[in-house]
Amino acid sequence: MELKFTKMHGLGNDYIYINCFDTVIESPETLAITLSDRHFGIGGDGIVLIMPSSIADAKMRMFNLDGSEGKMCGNAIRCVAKYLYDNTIVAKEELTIETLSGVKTLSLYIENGLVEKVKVDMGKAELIPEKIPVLLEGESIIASPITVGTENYEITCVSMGNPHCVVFCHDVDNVKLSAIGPLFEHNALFPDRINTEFIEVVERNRLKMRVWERGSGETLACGTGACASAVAAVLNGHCEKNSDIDVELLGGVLTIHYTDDTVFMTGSCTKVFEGTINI
Ligand SMILES: N[C@H](CCC[C@H](N)C(=O)O)C(=O)O
Repeated sequence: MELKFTKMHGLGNDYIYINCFDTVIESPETLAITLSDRHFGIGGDGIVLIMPSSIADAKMRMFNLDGSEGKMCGNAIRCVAKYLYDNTIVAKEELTIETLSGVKTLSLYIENGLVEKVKVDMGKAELIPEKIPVLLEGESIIASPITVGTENYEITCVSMGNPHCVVFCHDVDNVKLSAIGPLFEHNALFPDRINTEFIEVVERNRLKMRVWERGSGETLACGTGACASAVAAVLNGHCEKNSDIDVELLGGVLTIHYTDDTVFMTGSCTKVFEGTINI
């Protein structure tokens, strides 16, 4: 079977996008593993299915490179909006996309008829206190102590529809992520596994972040992770609520705006190439 695909990325967090308005993918889990392989496949952090929806302009399902399904993906949803608008499937500058974490609303920034940047209403952030005793002191959360491997860390766990463990550190460039990332991902505290973000506070309202993603390993960017990190930074007193927080990732910068009602994420979305592959 010849399969058409579009390769896109959000700040280097790259996925293989498949238009499923007229195509049914029988086993997306297996396909994600096959197509994501950077030597024997197309190469990517996973795949994204763009599907019709009865409650939104379209539906997104995303699968990590290990075949596990993510309930939300911030970088991918911006690219899905780009795909829908640029291919005149949805001719609107504000559209909705159904995900496993609810329907999200997106505002498109268009240049020369193509979507260059998208602002996403990511919905409310939720603390994951049932896993980690969250210590409250006045208005701020004191990150909770945890030992992983042989090291002690202070973590704040936040859900953006998918789970994140935010770890504050002083020198994020030198975190041995390939060694410590899997110890967090597969930690007994997180039976569904977890996405782990290591955050360095550069200045008030500017963070530097690296991420070990559940199901994909280290990626160049993580949209939901950047949101979770900004929320954790506000709760721990490092950043201001109701103002722009720039999160510097390996692949570029995402701007997060955390309010009492929701979290907004703004960032670019890029099409690399289209192709067909026999599966
Ligand atoms: N690995 C994540 C899904 C992808 C999230 C990330 N790529 C983003 O941009 O939000 C999970 O299993 O929850």
